[in-house]
Amino acid sequence: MQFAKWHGLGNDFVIVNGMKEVVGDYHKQALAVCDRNFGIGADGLVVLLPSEIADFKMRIFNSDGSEADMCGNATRCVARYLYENQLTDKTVITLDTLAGIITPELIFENGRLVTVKVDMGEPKLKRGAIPLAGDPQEQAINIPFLVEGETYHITSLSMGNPHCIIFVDDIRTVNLPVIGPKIETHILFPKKTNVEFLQIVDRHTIRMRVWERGAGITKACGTGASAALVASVLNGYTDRQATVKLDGGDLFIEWASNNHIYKSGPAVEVFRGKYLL
Ligand SMILES: N[C@@H](CCC[C@H](N)C(=O)O)C(=O)O
Repeated sequence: MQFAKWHGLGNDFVIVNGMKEVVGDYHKQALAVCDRNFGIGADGLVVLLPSEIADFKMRIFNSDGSEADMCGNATRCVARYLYENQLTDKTVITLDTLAGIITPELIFENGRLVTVKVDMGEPKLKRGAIPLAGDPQEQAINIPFLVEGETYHITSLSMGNPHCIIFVDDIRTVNLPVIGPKIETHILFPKKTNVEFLQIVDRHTIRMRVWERGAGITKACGTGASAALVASVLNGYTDRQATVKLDGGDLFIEWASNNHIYKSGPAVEVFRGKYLL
């Protein structure tokens, strides 16, 4: 199987052109290729396929083999991968994902690619859409949430995938490997959740650490950074444009007046090769 390894701020993916390669059982392959000792090593496996409703279909599998609805960082990598491998000559590309059509745009300055911007669509705030247990029509903004005897205040929303956000004074003090999986698998999130801890620096700057559903601690999460801005605006902490500072680098996020979230950041190829199935 031919593959390429890419990352967006250190959130890394094995990308396979499923229009050329027969990948087999995607779930099993994700587990195998993402293994950092016995495989290529990545946070996720991305398979590109033909689509009847968009330019391409993007399927994304977490390193534990589960399928995710959407992935912001992979979207940027895929856009550049498609363009640089001449699979498209478009600079605005539509991707058919389980979360709907997502539109990345390659931005050039003086002929050089400087960033990939993604229209991430609209955030979904109702509990039923996240999904989070409780009244499906209600929102979950700064609500008490009990985890093994300790109460946290969470804001939860969907960016096509579920996110649970907690504001803290200092993200360095959070014991993410312990608390992350407890919230990820909490019974009130029937499809599990991604977990983000945020520290507000000022009205345009947020620090964030993430525990991803199905992948654990990662260096960055694009849907998570988007959810972080939405949660920060809803709680009155930031304006509608902010830089989200992650372990792997910075993402610029905007909640525009059309209610869509726009996310800008880099996409980098690491290497390519052949993987023996
Ligand atoms: N890293 C991603 C999100 C990947 C999917 C996530 N783990 C899930 O299961 O929802 C991003 O950049 O958005």
